Amino acid sequence: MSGPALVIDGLTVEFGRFRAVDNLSLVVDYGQVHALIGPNGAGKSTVLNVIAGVSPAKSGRISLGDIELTGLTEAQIARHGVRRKFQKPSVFEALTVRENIEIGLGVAPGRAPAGRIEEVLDMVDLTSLAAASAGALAHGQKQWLEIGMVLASDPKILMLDEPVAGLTDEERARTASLVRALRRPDRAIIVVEHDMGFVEQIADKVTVLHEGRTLFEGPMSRVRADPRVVEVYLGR
Ligand SMILES: Nc1ncnc2c1ncn2[C@@H]1O[C@H](COP(=O)(O)OP(=O)(O)OP(=O)(O)O)[C@@H](O)[C@H]1O
Repeated sequence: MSGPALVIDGLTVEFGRFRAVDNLSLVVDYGQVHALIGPNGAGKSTVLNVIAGVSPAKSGRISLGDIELTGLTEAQIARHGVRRKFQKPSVFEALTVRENIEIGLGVAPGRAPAGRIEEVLDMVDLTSLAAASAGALAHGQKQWLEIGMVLASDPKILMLDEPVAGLTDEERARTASLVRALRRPDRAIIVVEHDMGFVEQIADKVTVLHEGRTLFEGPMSRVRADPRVVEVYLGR
């Protein structure tokens, strides 16, 4: 599969009289890591919230292939394979790493398809910690576990909100290779992140948002050279 995964067309989101997203159109392609960047308040998290069905759109459409997501509930959108990892890890600390992945799979205990939990543990490099309590993990390991929980359901659209906030340099580097390794022709990955070094390592395409609109779109090398982006975001 290649080509458009998620198509956002003329999306407007308002909170009271404040317009957080303003007639935004954006296409996220399969097989790519697409980063959303921009200053605080640009509307990045709001876009993720609307895709996930958490916030309503005032107008516009979001579609996944021929499925229109706007108007569906959060649970329906998740069942269509659109999954999100929040910024703060929310793993079940009293359970083991393995049990957390099992929860991510959405099956009753002991009902996971043979080998699937091991496969996911391997993807997020937590095989050696499978029996450890999730509460005992380092912050970075909790982030990877939560990525694993989201990954377990084999999402078509994987959204990561600030996946390296609060991580060490080494953890950031490992997260970058993890995210790169998650690219597949039948999956699109959307990442919201302020760490530009990280974005440079992972993103195939970058959209810069400013005041709810697209300021620039292209590869990171061109984004860095754009005077408007430097003025409103990178140069500050
Ligand atoms: N539930 C809400 N009610 C009112 N205003 C909101 C709500 N959610 C977001 N906003 C406002 O919408 C604007 C966009 O917020 P959003 O969180 O999407 O920005 P962001 O680009 O993700 O910023 P950051 O990088 O700081 O996370 C901000 O001005 C914010 O205060």
